[in-house]
Amino acid sequence: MNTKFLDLLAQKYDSEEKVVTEIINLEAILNLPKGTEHFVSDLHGEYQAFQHVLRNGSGKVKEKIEDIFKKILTEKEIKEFATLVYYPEEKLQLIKNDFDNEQELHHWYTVIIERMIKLICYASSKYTRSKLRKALPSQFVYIVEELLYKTDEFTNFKEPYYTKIVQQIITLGQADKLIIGLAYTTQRLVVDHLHVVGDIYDRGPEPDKIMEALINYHSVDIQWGNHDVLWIGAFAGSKVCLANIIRICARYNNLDIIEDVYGINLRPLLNLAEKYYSDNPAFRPKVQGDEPITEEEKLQITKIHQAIAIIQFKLESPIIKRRPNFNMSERLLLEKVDYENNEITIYGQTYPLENPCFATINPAQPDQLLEEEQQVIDKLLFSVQHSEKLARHMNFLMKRGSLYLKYNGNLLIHGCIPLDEEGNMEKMIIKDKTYGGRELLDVFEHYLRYSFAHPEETDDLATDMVWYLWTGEYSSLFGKRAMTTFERYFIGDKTTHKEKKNPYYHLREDEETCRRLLNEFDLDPDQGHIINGHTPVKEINGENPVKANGKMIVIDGGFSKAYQSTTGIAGYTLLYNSFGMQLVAHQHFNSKEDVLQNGTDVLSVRRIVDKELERKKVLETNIGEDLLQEVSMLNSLMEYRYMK
Ligand SMILES: O=P(O)(O)OC[C@H]1O[C@](O)(COP(=O)(O)O)[C@@H](O)[C@@H]1O
Ligand SMILES: [Mn+2]
Repeated sequence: MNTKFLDLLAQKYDSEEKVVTEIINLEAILNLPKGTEHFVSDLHGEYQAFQHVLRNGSGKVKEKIEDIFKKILTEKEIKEFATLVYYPEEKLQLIKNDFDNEQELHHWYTVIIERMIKLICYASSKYTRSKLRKALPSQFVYIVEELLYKTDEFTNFKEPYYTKIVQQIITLGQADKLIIGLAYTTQRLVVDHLHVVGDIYDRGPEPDKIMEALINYHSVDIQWGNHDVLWIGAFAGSKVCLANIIRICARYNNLDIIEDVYGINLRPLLNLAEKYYSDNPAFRPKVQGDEPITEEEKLQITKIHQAIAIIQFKLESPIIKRRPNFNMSERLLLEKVDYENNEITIYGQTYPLENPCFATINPAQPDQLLEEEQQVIDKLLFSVQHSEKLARHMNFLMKRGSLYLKYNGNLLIHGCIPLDEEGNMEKMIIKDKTYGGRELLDVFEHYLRYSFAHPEETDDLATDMVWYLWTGEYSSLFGKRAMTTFERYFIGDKTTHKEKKNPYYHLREDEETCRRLLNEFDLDPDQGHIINGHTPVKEINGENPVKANGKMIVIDGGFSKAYQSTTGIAGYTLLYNSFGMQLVAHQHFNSKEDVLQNGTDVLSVRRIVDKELERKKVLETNIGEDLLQEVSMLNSLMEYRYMK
């Protein structure tokens, strides 16, 4: 090994003892059971429901509480305790309201602190002390360690000492802070690492809060979804992606995200909308039952929705024309409209157009933007690229995200690996080179990163490619022949609305196909699984999220309220700990208030996907590989410096 490198390393480990200690420490960690991975997907802005799943660790928190306290607590007490761990601030307030004298409250504090310490002791049993220390509330590390490491057999005489510590905490008014801190420690210990398998953005109201939660989370990676890439594209300079995000926000009555959350000025767009558009049933916002909205607001959004949709359709044409390899000429829809007769001819069929709104379209040159439209989209882009908050969120998506991820032997990917009917990798020509399978995904990611690094370029191949990832036939995130947005707005015949899925979505039921795909990514098909999001699993129709003899797991979270009636549940999450994999099905999440008041935890049904024959150790994980390398370097240092 390079001696310069070893000299550098020796600066950090500058004594024999330090090297030895670290080697022993790492070797010990390698032999601990692997940490718990938690997989979620398709969050679609549903921050409250996501928070709940995160806080209860898809049922893991309650499971641990039951393991320890099942025999001594009633079901109601267990529920109360679990709720306290999920939402400590709010639950504490509610509980405290029920006490009318100080003494009783103090007694309750004593009992609860003891229970929490036991829970943490149990939840941290597979981690090193140093890892636990990092998870403890910083201001109480010393005190909690004292409480944790009391070993009952030998320290009976110490009992008064511990009781005294707890009493002091209570009398000094620190009990609430400690309980809150311990609750968060528990949440953190129960899940070691989080994977978000795509689609944080769109449809739901609070994607920004999800982003903040992820930024503050102790360990997370993200596999981009098509909706995430749409937002990245807008920030990276793609005007058509930008038009799409605003259109979707208008459609789902979420323009607040654009205006209030990210500070993007919609006034120029509104002015344009007011000038050219009026009410139109096809463009009214989808409003959830309890959302407050006036008729006037609805009308305004309906107009904005039309204005931005038409800008979007106009912006699509030049891209389709300058990128013949996208193979999208059939989507030059504005050119296929007969504006006099209000008809469109697509795929050889003519359909009447309903709810048309083509006031800004010149039939001779339908994709030409009016000067005003051009100005609107330019201003919007300027505003988007200068939003500090959006910049922070998009940078995080880039830093922690990728198109796919190989992790602990599994392949995580939001959508698909485009295949033909025979199961061969579909090929796409980009700049005269043909790509398929893993290479195609790598080249997609290369362009996306290039586009993000060059936000000033708006019409180059990289920027167009980001839009292709949103809507292209061979995009691993979309995976359908075409997106029929135009048809859904303007054509009554529902057969035109259907989006034909890539053969991947039925071939993935087949074990051999999944094994080949794992091979394509250099993963061991005997050990690995493919984990997908993106397509809601319709449990209602008996669809099974575990496919291909367990090689394929589809966990579309179904967090999106808009989709729950078609899935029949509120989606799946996956847990992977040292004992194996478990799929958790979630019931509809009502509200945090409901959990706080009634302890109605979302019912979670477990299904064992895979059971390890032997408990899996850190040694066999991605982190284990890194640690092994570190051990090997430290061994070299040991020989070079101290064993000559
Ligand atoms: O439900 P909406 O808003 O019409 O959106 C439908 C569009 O969303 C998509 O389903 C993509 O979103 P998902 O990634 O959430 O499936 C498109 O295939 C489809 O055109
Ligand atoms: Mn998706």
